[in-house]
Amino acid sequence: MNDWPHRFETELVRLGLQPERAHRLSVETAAQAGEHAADPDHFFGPAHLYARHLVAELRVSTFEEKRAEAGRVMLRLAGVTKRYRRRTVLAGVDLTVRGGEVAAIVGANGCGKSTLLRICAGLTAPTSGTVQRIRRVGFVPQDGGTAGWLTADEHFTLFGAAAGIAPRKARSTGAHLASLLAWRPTAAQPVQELSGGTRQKLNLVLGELHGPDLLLLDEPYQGFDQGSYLDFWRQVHVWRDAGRAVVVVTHLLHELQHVDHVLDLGGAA
Ligand SMILES: Nc1ncnc2c1ncn2[C@@H]1O[C@H](COP(=O)(O)OP(=O)(O)OP(=O)(O)O)[C@@H](O)[C@H]1O
Repeated sequence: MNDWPHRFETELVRLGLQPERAHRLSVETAAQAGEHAADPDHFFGPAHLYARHLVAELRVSTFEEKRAEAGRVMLRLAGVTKRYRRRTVLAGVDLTVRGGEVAAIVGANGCGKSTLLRICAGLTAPTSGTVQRIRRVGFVPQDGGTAGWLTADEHFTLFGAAAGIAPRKARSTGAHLASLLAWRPTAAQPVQELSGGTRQKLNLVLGELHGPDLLLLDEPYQGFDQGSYLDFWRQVHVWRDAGRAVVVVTHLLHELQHVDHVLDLGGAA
């Protein structure tokens, strides 16, 4: 019989969780793997490592830490303008996003949403105006960003190394974050063999791997099926509740009721 739930629960208690809470989490986690007809060991990885990830996440989400983080300005744009030759793409954009807030950037095709997100990330310089951001930023581009001949694990190792994370830790963190999007990376499978939606999940995991305080996401759910799309928004709310700031470029206006700020860039530039 699979004793993963028991080992998971024991580790949660050893890490300081109340036995009732540990038991409830163990039942819920096993049920989540069951929904995907997967063995928890394969779906979440070793019980003790997954327990550590979960406890770390719960700690970040504790009320006191949330209160300390919420309210801190993570991103501030003032009078940001961008011109390409004589063409003005962005004119005097202001935006302030604090910890514990989600901002959506909306507008017609070509109005400058991706340009603005790149300016937020520091990848494109504004023509005028100021940009202030905290140091730990995660950026998820609209497409690309991955190397087709590398596996998901190799991406975790590579991106982890760039952020000073040891290979083993980078791989287990990557597997954990992937599981939150109901994805279990297959060892030895190059990324070029993944579906478009799954590659986008990899992009999201890579943007989040180093635990950034500010997440900048450019339509990150393209190619997601309905379940993955819901998992994505659930994850956005987990980040928000943990005191992080999220800026998401989106065309899907029905999600705007779930965000704190909407920056409408209007028609095409
Ligand atoms: N490096 C560049 N040089 C010149 N023009 C550019 C450059 N990057 C973007 N543009 C132009 O700036 C405008 C805004 O582009 P951007 O990609 O930011 O729009 P968008 O709102 O994200 O569009 P979409 O909704 O289609 O993704 C477009 O007209 C685009 O052609």
